[in-house]
Order: sequence, then structure tokens, then C-alpha cells
Amino acid sequence: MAVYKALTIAGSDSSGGAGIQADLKTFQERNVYGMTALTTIVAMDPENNWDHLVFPISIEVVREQLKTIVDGIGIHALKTGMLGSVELIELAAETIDKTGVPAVIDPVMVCKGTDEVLHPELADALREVLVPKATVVTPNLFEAGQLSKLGPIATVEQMKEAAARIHALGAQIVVVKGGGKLQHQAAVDVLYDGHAFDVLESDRIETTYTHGAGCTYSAAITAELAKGRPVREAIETAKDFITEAIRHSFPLNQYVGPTLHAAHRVYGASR
Ligand SMILES: Nc1ncnc2c1ncn2[C@@H]1O[C@H](COP(=O)(O)OP(=O)(O)O)[C@@H](O)[C@H]1O
Ligand SMILES: Cc1ncc(COP(=O)(O)O)c(C=O)c1O
Repeated sequence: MAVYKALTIAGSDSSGGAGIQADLKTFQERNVYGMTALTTIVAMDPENNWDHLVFPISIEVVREQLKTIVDGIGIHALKTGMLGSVELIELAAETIDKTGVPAVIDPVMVCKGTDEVLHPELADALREVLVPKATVVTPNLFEAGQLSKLGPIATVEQMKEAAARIHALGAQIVVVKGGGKLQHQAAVDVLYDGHAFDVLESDRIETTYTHGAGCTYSAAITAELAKGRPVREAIETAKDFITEAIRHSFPLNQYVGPTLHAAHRVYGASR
């Protein structure tokens, strides 16, 4: 049996629902062998309203992890999540050039439930250095507003405008995620490939338990690309996967509710 291998360059979410934990669980569910280059460790303070504490990992340590995986093993696709420094954004871009594999960029700028925005220079580096290398880039509404410099986005028309601007940066396919934030009866993502806009709709689930949804979605796209599936098919499969994962999401405690990565396997899925 062929073994398809995917790499995630991302942060650790100690609560297990987002970051590399979400990526690895998703790779496993999609039948892809997952490997990790850890960039940051995020802890949460239960005595202080689940405040996020972010501990960066030194660039040398990230370099060594990448050497192990890229030079020592080899990969079929990669994704990036929380990077946390301009140096790390540059290193991720170099890794895409070096490997030549399909790359999914999840331009993480905030954690859900916090207003912790990365420094402006990180948004600039994502826009100028990493997004141009993306096979697929998956900004949420906030990130799309930052990357496109459009500011706050509230309508499907604005999502399209942002997608076009982000495509012009060099990304092959842009998926702007409307998710739960867009005022709409469905969960809408706008896809743009430089030729036509596609509006991907799924059931909108009334829940606040969507921690890690973006990581899970981009990891599912990455897994399908690692198997050699066409990009559009990979995105459609991932959209079904995340919709089921959110349909069966659950609370871990009073602060956080992750998606259920196993949902499609346990409860059945359309693809
Ligand atoms: N309440 C919801 N119901 C159904 N789908 C959702 C919901 N919230 C988000 N999604 C979908 O989950 C995926 C991840 O989106 P989102 O949660 O906005 O990402 P992020 O975690 O980066 O903020 C997208 O396909 C989005 O449309
Ligand atoms: C390490 C890490 N990466 C990414 C995220 C973003 O998560 P989401 O997919 O909910 O946007 C978080 C949020 O807590 C995180 O801790």
C-alpha cells in the first residue's frame, strides 16, 4: 500500500483541538502519514480566563526538525499554521521552494476567542513572502481583510474582492472562509482560482465549539493533495470533512470546544 506523507509546520495547542494536534488527527483520519515541525507552544491559563500564553521555539530547532523530515524522509505535501516570526515565515517559504510539493498556507493571525493579533510585520511577511508560494491559501474573514488590506469583511461580495486581491499576490487558489462569522444562512467559503469564483456552501451549524476548525480544514486539504488528488476535489472533500467535524463538536470545559476529527468515520460522511 502506498504511504502518503504530509508535513505540518505549525504550533502546538496544548488543549489538543487546534494546531499540530488538529493537523495530525486529521492526517490520520484521511489516511496520510503526518510529520511535524513545531514552531511555537501555546498554553492556556485556566485560572485566568483561559488566557493564551505563546512560547516560541528557536529557529535552529525548527531548522533541525525540517532537516529530519525534508532531507531525511521526504513529503508529498505540506501545510503551515501558526508561525510567529518573520524568520519562521521565511523558513517556511524556503521549504516550499526546496521541496516543490503542494503547499497549503493557513495564515493564522488570531486564535478564536482571543483578540491576540500577530504583529503587523508578520501580516506583511505572510502577504509578501509566504502567500505567493501557496497552492491553496485559507484565510478566515479577519485574515482575508489583513492580507488583502480591505479591512473588515462582512459580505460575500467583499469576500470575492479579498480573494481576487490575495490571488494577485501569487497564490494559486484562494479560499476565503466565511464560517460562523458571516451573516448568512449557510457556512460559505469563496474559492477563487484566477478565472472564476466558486461559492462553497455547507450546513451552518449553530455552535460555538469550532476551536481548531481552520487548522482541521487546511490539514484535510493538505492530506488530499498529498494523495495526488486535484486541488478543487481536495477542497470539496475537506469542506465535507470539516462540516461533519463541526456538526459533532463538543465542549472540553467551560472555555473551549474542539471539532470532532473522527466524525466522518464514526457518524458517516458523504465522501
Ligand atoms: N458554524 C459553522 N457551521 C458550519 N461550518 C462552519 C462553521 N464555522 C466555520 N465553518 C467552516 O469551517 C471551516 C473553517 O472556518 P473558520 O472556522 O472560519 O476558520 P478559522 O478557524 O481559521 O477561523 C470553513 O469551511 C468554514 O466555512
Ligand atoms: C497552535 C495554534 N494554531 C492555530 C490556532 C488557530 O486555531 P483555529 O483553527 O481555531 O483558528 C490556535 C488556536 O488556539 C493554536 O493554539
